[in-house]
Amino acid sequence: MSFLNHTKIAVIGGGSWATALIKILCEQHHVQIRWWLRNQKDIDHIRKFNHNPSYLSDVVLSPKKVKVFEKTTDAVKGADYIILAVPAAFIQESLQHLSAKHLQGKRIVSAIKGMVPGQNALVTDWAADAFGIEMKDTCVIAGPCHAEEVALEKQSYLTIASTECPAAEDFAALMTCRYVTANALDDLYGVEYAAVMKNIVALACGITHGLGYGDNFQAVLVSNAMQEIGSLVTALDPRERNLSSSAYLGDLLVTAYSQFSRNRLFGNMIGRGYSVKAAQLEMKMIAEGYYATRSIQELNKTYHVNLPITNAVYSILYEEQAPAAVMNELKKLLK
Ligand SMILES: NC(=O)c1ccc[n+]([C@@H]2O[C@H](COP(=O)([O-])OP(=O)(O)OC[C@H]3O[C@@H](n4cnc5c(N)ncnc54)[C@H](OP(=O)(O)O)[C@@H]3O)[C@@H](O)[C@H]2O)c1
Ligand SMILES: O=P(O)(O)OC[C@H](O)CO
Repeated sequence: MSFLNHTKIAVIGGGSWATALIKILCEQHHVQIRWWLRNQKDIDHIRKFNHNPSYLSDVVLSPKKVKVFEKTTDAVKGADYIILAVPAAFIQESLQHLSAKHLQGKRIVSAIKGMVPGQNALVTDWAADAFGIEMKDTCVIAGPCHAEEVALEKQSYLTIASTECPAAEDFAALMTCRYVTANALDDLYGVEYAAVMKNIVALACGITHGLGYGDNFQAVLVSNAMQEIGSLVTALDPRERNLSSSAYLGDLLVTAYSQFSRNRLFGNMIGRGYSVKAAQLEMKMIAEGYYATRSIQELNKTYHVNLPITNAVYSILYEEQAPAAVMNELKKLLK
């Protein structure tokens, strides 16, 4: 079989979302996947048994379509698209061996819902800056979608957001299959910031749940959170957008309520009395919201948006304030 006319997609990251995205891409006939992950044991296992032993291990990946690489420089060779799917905190380390020349002429797709710590930058902005990528060649994968449900082939919707729709539409077609519908949208920044914020809200939901608050309170928290997300996104990138659509509200809801949410689980442990360190050790996966809380807090020093939920989570995670006392104060600010 000739692979000349296949779309070649490099995937950077070995966690649950990278694995789920590869499963979706494997549904396409004309796609070749070039997968980089850092863990040599996982690489050897995937080569031998065609599944990722550490994340979504039930998902079988077609060896005809998926090739695994030890080096990012090899994985990106000849790729049309490069999907970034490591937690934001590790993106700089993961791409350290790549330079602008390796990524020239390729489209960059961020599947990351987080900000680059220290720089407090969106991943797309950071990548554009670090590798000289034009914004028209960048898009993000967003929407309410948990990797675990992709593995189970549960009906899911994704939003592919870009500053220009043609790029997003091309990629949305690649991400659409029997159980996934992907739609294009031209709101790169709004979607990316909202996805960062919903993780912080999920931490708050988890914390309050862990403290014993019920569904009644959670509904108030989530509706106030939507206003908080709207205020911040509008301050950072003012334009018209429908915040009740699935890329914004939908993503918030799935994170706030799903049994699969990493951020909610992390928050829940904090609410039940775990320290941040203990919760990180207990949870094998990464809660992006932990890092995002600090980035948004620092970014907001410039914008001064009223962010009571983010402030509350920040004081619990970074200032060692007692969750019960902080949520007691937050309670007074919600309507
Ligand atoms: N999971 C979802 O349902 C989902 C959905 C939409 C978006 N996302 C986004 O996708 C991104 C990736 O999340 P994920 O859910 O795939 O993560 P995950 O399942 O928690 O996996 C964590 C990944 O990070 C790697 N990692 C951990 N510590 C590291 C370090 N110090 N340096 C470098 N890599 C390290 C792990 O590698 P090892 O296994 O080798 O430790 C693993 O590949 C996040 O931005 C997340 O918000 C996730
Ligand atoms: O719900 P979380 O915290 O696992 O985040 C995963 C995705 O962002 C859901 O769309």
